[in-house]
Amino acid sequence: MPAPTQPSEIAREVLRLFAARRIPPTPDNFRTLYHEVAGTPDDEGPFPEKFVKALARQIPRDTAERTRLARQLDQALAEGNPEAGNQALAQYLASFKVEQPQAWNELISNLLRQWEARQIGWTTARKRESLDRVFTANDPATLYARLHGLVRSWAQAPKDPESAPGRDSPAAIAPPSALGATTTTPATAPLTPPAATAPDIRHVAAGEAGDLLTSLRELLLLALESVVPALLADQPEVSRDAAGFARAVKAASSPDDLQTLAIQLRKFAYRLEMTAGDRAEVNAGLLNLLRLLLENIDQLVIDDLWLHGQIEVLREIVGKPANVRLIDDAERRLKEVIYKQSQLKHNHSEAQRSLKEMLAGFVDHLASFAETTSTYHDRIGECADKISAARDITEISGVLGEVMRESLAMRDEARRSRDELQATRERAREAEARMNELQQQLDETSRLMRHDQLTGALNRRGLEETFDKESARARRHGSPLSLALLDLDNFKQLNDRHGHKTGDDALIHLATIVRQNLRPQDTLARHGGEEFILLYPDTNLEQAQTALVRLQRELTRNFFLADENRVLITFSAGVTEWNPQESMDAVIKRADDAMYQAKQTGKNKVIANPAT
Ligand SMILES: Nc1nc2c(ncn2[C@@H]2O[C@H](COP(=O)(O)OP(=O)(O)OP(=O)(O)O)[C@@H](O)[C@H]2O)c(=O)[nH]1
Repeated sequence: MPAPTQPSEIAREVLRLFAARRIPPTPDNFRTLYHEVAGTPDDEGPFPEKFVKALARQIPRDTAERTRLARQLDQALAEGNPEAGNQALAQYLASFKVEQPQAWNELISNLLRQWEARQIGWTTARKRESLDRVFTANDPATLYARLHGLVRSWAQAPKDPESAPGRDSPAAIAPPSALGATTTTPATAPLTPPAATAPDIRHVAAGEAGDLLTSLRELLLLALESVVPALLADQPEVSRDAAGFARAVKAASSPDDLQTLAIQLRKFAYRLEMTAGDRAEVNAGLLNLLRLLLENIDQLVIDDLWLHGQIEVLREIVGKPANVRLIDDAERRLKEVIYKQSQLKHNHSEAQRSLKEMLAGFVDHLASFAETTSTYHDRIGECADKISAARDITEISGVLGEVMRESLAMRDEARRSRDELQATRERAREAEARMNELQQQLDETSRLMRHDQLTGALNRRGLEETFDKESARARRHGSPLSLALLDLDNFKQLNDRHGHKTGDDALIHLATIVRQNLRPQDTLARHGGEEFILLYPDTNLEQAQTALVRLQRELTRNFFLADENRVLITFSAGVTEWNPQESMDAVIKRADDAMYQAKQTGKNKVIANPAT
């Protein structure tokens, strides 16, 4: 075969060589191979801009992902940013990575492992249904690819140690399709229609091909008419096109019609993939903006511990993958931060204004007093001269009269000054009282906020709001909701031995460890003192108890440092499951009874108290 000469041919040959020689597709390797194929010298610097620019024009943009990465490369080159250019090129090349085919034995052992594991949204029934679909493949390569894809989607689903296998939670996220088609929707999209209306492919696979086509057509219509508009509500033209395709699918009656439609649908799927990619970029960009904003606020806040704590928690929240509950929490916390910021600013400028007024008054006063005093001294000096020069008593008595007048004026001035100083002091006292009052109002407002200032956990008010929401959700879905009450063991002793500040740090430590081990939908609230409440949605009593025991183990593993000494912190907990119609106080009371029992029977225990 003649050596390629066109840049695009060279680029394709290089990509072929990557696969053939099993060379990692990095920008450097690409460059070396490119020059090898082209027979040209590799004599440019560390970022061969000319070469990369020529390359960017030639590389294939045959999938949405590659088009996106190639666009990033174009942008980096246009901005003259070699670092971003290198990164985009590396990611682009990584899309050609040759994956070693997995051995069947490894795949089956993975399958068994993932079958046993519990993942959010993958009940045993759903897993079985997906497997049945995969088994409809009629050649080993397709079967391998589909099975591999299915096992990987199980492995990538968030793990849910709390949900019992087989429990079919209506709130669970439906699994992505395992039929081998390109999935263009985000992983969280509820693709599976309600069981009552979904065609059952298992039976279809065993039945007539015509039935299978009918079922597939129904599924396609469902995707075009319901799923696409629901996912892309902000893109009306895409929804319109989807509706048009749905009409064409209904009207298609011959294999030729279907073939034409299939080509158009493939293009449409590609467009959806691009839209989803753009949207993911916008989301990531917005999150970045929020991160920047938080850093900025943190630098503006000088000495308010509460604000620093809240901002830290917010950063933690936006650092995790987005989820509706977390975003809700972030929004509330941000509102609280903004409110408290504005209050503090108000207090600050009020204090500054009062202080300025008082200082200005004081300086004016000092100036006029000094002036009066010096005039008085001058006059008295003049009088003394007159007395020395007086020749008779009549002259002296005239001067004495003058001295008297001046002295009386001076006395009046001194009195006035004293009164004015007293009034200023009074005003200062009033300003101070007003500031104290404002501070009290601020404290009261903080109390009304949703988060505890020390630990960042929800406070009573926040817990009430969350409980109302979660219990309503549990009632709607018929799903379980568990509540636990935690109380640190021997906390008084810790305070007495190491001081109150260390006690506070221990509470912060506990809250941090708990937060690190909670699922995003779980809630931590401070119940006062050294007591905390945990709310576990979609979790039954047994599962909540297991989660608490795991938490105990984590706390034992992560020592608390008091004065640089490792201190083992433990807690006793009572846990119970919410009974629909029951108030929050009633369920807390039941958890409290169990916690009390844990304390009475040796502490460092979790006791479950089933609802009666
Ligand atoms: N440092 C600190 N101590 C607190 C706080 N709130 C409550 N406490 C203290 O927590 C201690 C609780 O003491 P106890 O109710 O006797 O409980 P305990 O020592 O943990 O004993 P058991 O619960 O039986 O294990 C008291 O000394 C309170 O003063 C707080 O916010 N910070």
